[in-house]
Amino acid sequence: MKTPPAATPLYYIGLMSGTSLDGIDAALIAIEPAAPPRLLATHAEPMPYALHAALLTLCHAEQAGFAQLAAAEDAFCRLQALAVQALLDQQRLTPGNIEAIGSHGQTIEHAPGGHQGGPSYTLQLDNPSLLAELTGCRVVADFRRRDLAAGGQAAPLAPAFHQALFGRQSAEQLILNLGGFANVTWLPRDAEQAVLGFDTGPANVLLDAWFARHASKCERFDENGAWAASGEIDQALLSRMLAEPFFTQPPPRSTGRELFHLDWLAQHLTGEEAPANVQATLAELTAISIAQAIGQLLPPGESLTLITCGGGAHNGYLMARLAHHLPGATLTSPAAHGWPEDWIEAGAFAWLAHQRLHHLPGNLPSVTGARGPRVLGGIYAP
Ligand SMILES: Nc1ncnc2c1ncn2[C@@H]1O[C@H](COP(=O)(O)OP(=O)(O)OP(=O)(O)O)[C@@H](O)[C@H]1O
Ligand SMILES: CC(=O)N[C@H]1[C@@H]2OC[C@@H](O2)[C@@H](O)[C@@H]1O[C@H](C)C(=O)O
Repeated sequence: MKTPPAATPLYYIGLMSGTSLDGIDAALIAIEPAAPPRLLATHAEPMPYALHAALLTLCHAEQAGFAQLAAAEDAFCRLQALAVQALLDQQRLTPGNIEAIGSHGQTIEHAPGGHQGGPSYTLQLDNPSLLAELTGCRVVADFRRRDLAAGGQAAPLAPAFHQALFGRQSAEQLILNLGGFANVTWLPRDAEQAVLGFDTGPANVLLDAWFARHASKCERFDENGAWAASGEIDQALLSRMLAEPFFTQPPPRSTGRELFHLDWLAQHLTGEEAPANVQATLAELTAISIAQAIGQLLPPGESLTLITCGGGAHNGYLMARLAHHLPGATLTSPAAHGWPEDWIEAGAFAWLAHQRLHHLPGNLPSVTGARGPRVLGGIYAP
């Protein structure tokens, strides 16, 4: 006899720790048939400074020691377990109420084109076995590598979730994630047209790094872009940075800290620039590279709704520069759909766990360039 479909909503927890290394976002979502995923509760577990520093070192280490990697992975996993427990306690739930945790892990390196002629790889620190032990929940993890194995970029993965969440509307919709890196998703109104999406380049990663080096050793970021707003845009520096080939590379494309880091920035500096002017120019680089990417997707002047998510949506200066370069766009928040901007990515990995358990594809070949739709991730029983 066939098992009847569950009458009650299915609960999943998504765990995302992005390229900004600011903490672990945990989102509890509900999935019901024929309805978009609902966000029920959230918890942000801040990254302790020592772990932030250890992960940052690993992101840039040519040869990370295995013991150092294992220690960071262990600390990271224990922080994930704390985030899950906080969410369960907050909602008075038990592990038995949760279908699965979707764990993204911490990206340490992303090289979909390989390194110096070597094989493609994308590396997320993650220990789903330990997470299953610590939480008592089923865990789904390793979402990116199946797409990579099928010839894809393994990123961005969020566009499939954006489609599930926002659906196809009577107007074109663009979703912009402003995390450490920025990625866009285009949801055409014509349901026959494929969803497109790709990484546009750095969003906050260089802003955070330059701010930490020159403006503050205590604050993690330039609140509301106030420091950037105090500077002047250096057009010569901007042109040199925009000449980076990544910005004109056709999709599918994705990027990470391997390309955009402080040494990359240093290559473009003369040494004469005032630090605040560099910050203003980095914000401009983010805004212009996004506007150019959107220009690749839509003809100029086309009116569009841009749903902005990720931490950069709280940077008033960055948002103002974006609005300046996208005069036809109406910038909106996903909060109108019941999803505040900071929780889309964690929600995406909860949804991807559901896709995995139900043997449904998690990638969009039109986005990642994979040879076909693939069921993503592996399952770790509680
Ligand atoms: N109030 C604010 N003012 C300015 N910037 C902010 C503010 N709040 C968050 N940010 C920026 O957003 C960043 C965090 O964004 P988010 O959490 O979306 O990144 P992430 O999850 O690491 O990203 P990714 O999508 O690359 O994986 C911070 O490091 C900071 O640069
Ligand atoms: C390899 C990796 O971790 N990439 C991240 C990063 O952060 C933003 C952008 O670069 C995006 O491509 C991706 O994350 C989101 C969740 C994604 O896959 O859609």
